[in-house]
Amino acid sequence: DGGTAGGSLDDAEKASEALLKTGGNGDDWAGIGYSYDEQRFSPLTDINDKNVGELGIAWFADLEDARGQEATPVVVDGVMYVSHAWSKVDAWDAATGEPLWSFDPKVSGEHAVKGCCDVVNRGVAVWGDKLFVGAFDGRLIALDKKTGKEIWSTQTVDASKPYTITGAPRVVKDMVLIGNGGAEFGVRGYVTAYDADTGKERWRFYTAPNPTKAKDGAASDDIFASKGNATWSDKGEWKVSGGGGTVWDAIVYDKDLDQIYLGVGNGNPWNHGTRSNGEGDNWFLSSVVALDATTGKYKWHYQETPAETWDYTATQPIILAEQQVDGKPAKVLYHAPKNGFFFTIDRTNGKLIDAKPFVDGINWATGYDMATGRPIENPEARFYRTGKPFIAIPGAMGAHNWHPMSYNPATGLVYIPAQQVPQGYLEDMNELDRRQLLGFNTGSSMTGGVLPDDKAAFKAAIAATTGRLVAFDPRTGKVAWGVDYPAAWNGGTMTTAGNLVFQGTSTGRFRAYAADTGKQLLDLDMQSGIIDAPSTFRVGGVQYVAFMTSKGGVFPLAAGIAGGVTRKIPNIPRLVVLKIGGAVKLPALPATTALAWNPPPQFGTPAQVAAGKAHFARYCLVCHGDSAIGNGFTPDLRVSGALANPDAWKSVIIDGALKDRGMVGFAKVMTPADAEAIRAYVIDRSSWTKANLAETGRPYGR
Ligand SMILES: O=C(O)c1cc(C(=O)O)c2c(n1)C(=O)C(=O)c1cc(C(=O)O)[nH]c1-2
Ligand SMILES: [Ca+2]
Repeated sequence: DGGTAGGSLDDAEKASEALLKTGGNGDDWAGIGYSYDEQRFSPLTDINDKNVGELGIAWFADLEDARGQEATPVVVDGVMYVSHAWSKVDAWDAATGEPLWSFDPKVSGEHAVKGCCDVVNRGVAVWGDKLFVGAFDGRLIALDKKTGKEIWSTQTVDASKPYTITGAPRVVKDMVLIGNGGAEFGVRGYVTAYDADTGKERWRFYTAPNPTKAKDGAASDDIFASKGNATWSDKGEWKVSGGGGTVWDAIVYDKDLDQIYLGVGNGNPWNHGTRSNGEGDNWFLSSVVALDATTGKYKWHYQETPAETWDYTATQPIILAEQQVDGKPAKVLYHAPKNGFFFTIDRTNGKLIDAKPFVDGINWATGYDMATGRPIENPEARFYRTGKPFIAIPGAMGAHNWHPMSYNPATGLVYIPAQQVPQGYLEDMNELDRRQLLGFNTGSSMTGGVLPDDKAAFKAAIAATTGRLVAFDPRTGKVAWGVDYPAAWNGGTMTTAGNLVFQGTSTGRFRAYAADTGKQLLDLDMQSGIIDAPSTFRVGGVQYVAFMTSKGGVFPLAAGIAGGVTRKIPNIPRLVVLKIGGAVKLPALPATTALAWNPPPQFGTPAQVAAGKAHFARYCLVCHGDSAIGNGFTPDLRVSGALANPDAWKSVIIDGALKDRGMVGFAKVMTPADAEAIRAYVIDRSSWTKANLAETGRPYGR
């Protein structure tokens, strides 16, 4: 209809809206979360708890980039649309696997350094004749659904700042909604609604205040002027950093109440003492915020972690459901954010109905005060007040990260891909922790989180990192059943009326469990780790299950060896589609090349190695792994040929010789002497690894 600003829907758009409102009969998987409620529940029963063991591969397609694959496949009218690493999109015939088109937004390799957590994308939105994808460099792009050709593109961020997009757009009425990421580096979060036909801005809601506390001409102005600004100190680094609060994943439309929920991220810097002078709750960090769908104006919010200081994002997927509360049916939302508590919130007014732990061992708070809705904190957890380091459970990886959870109305259970990844926090800032354009600005020393050299402590730290599929019952606030995994960072879940829960694991298995009891019913070897959530659909009377394999996202990227047993699992970027009786075999694994372990001679004083460690933690760790330990998809620096060659080393680290591959030069923030210090540190780690190979194991060869 060519651009009716704020206009009506054409017939194809009306069909998309109707499908998203109900989810349909299960033939389509119309949005990443299935329908507007984002329950990730399919009514299909062709595959069920009797026959799921007969699932095999119907078809598969190898993908280009060996980075994290986080999207849920979307299927409409027998066509599958999948976004993958670097914001690329492909369409296939969903039943046969015939490729239909490919779209590459051509994100510059140099943009990778602006991302905290890998060059991932969590999915597309299909709407009428179009399809929308957010590109890693901040563009929101509309494509022709049939051809994959670009219709319009709009830059949604200030490209001079470290903003990125990894989340999926959502379409509500005639608007496309998109947020952004960047709170580890220092940006101000917001969500914008664009006209679906033209890409013109309709409204914007900021999730952190204007640093001058002035109005922006945005939908968020009134709530900040009346209440929000007062929750931020007049002192503190947020004035320079923008405060964070990015909306990088959950944006959910409530069709019953005609409102939108935003899952808001952590502050910048993380350290509340540095960020806001230790004062104020800092709206809307770590909150669920409800907005009017048409105007973007504030309706209510619930702050899960007031004055957050541990990177406890509330961006995690949000599920809309109905539940009996005090004997009456209530419209609720379910949320399991990083902080380890499961929240049931009344959608009509934002009131807390319940908050209970979904993992063991949480030590930053003992629970929630139901009268105030606030956490009962452990005072030791506020490391910036005590001046003492605190090892928090959960840590910044979260008790649950972005991996989608699902809800089954038949069992009443929510299936959460949960994990245990403790982390140390220190106030202790040094000269290197000062604000920079490149590198994390967390307001506490990143070196504090690095794995210890002591062998016993090192092994214990890795053993403490585990995963668990948690079937949580919001009606009782208790875990109904759980499945323990040897490693963290397992895939998202999907559930069906066939009494099934599906999940891939970081150790390369694709599993199905009985939704009511947790009994394991399927266990397929998928060769590679799995992080995304599956979807299911039906074409020609046959039900299929689709997902991607890959290793990636922030945990393997930044944690390296802390991934424990997953280090022995290859990284294969691949789309896999299953059906009952599917008989396609995966190709044999490529031969692995053993890594030659020849660290060059050590050099440098202990002070130089320590300085190298601090630089590494600040600038390199997030992509090359804790302790320079590699992760199987970005280069393992400990076996780099450049280690023995100071000139080659400098040409990469300072001059940016490999910038097109995502390794920019760091001349803006480092001197050649700093780069040499990092070389001394990495050689030290290489020698340490060689001496301790039995403990560390080898990363999967590339
Ligand atoms: O604060 C932010 O802006 C931001 C953005 C992102 C992102 O866009 O992927 C992540 C996080 N934070 C984050 O804290 C986090 O744990 C995380 C994990 C992942 C991932 O894709 O594996 N992204 C992000
Ligand atoms: Ca973050």
